[in-house]
Amino acid sequence: MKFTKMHGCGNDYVYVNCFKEEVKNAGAVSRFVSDRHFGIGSDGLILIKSSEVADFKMAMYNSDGSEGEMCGNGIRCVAKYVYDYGLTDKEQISIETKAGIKHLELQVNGGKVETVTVDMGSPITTPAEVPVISDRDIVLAEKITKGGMDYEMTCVSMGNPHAIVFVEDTSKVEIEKAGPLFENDKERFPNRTNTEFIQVLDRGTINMRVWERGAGETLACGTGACASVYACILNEKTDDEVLVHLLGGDLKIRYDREKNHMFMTGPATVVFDGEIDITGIE
Ligand SMILES: N[C@@H](CCC[C@H](N)C(=O)O)C(=O)O
Repeated sequence: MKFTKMHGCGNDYVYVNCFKEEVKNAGAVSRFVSDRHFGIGSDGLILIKSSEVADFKMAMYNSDGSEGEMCGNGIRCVAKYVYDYGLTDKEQISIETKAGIKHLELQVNGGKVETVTVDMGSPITTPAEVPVISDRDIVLAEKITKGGMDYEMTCVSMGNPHAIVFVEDTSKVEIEKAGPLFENDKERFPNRTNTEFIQVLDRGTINMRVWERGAGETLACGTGACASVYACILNEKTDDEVLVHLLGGDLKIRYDREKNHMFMTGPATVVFDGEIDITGIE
């Protein structure tokens, strides 16, 4: 199987061009290629496909083999792949995902995509749609205790579920301990959850660490950055344009009130191209 390893702010995936390759058991292939010792090493697998309703379609799988609805860092890399590898010469493209069709603007320099702006759509807070179990209309600054720590949690979906909690200092978060307790609390989060730990620096800047559903701690999460900025706005902690510092780099997130859409701008990077034998995995 030919592949390209790419990352967005250190959130790395193995990308496969399904115009040329067929991947039969994507969940198992994702587990195999993601292994950082016995595979290629990644946070998961992203398949680039043809679409009947948009320019392209992407399917994303976490490193545990589960399928996610949407991937913010991944969709920027898909945009870079289709442009840099000659599948399109358009600088405005649409990509079908399990969370709907997303519209992207490619910022090209010297014939290659450097950064991408994505219209990430409307943030969703209705508990049943996140999904999070609650009697209220919105889970906003709700008290929750995990591993003996008290948090205030806000829940937002960007097509995939996010629980956002505010902390004093992201460098002190015991994420390996806290992350799985949120992720696997099936009584609160029937589809599991991604969890963002947010330190507000000022009204335009935050630090974020993320524990991703199906992947553990990653260096960045685009949907998580959008969900977190919306949670900051709802909790009156930031303005509408926020620079999000992640372990692997920065993302610019903007909330457009008129459209009620989140916009994300960030880099997309090719690491290397390769070929791997997946005989027996499918
Ligand atoms: N890293 C991604 C999100 C990937 C999916 C997530 N783990 C899930 O299962 O929802 C991003 O950049 O948005």
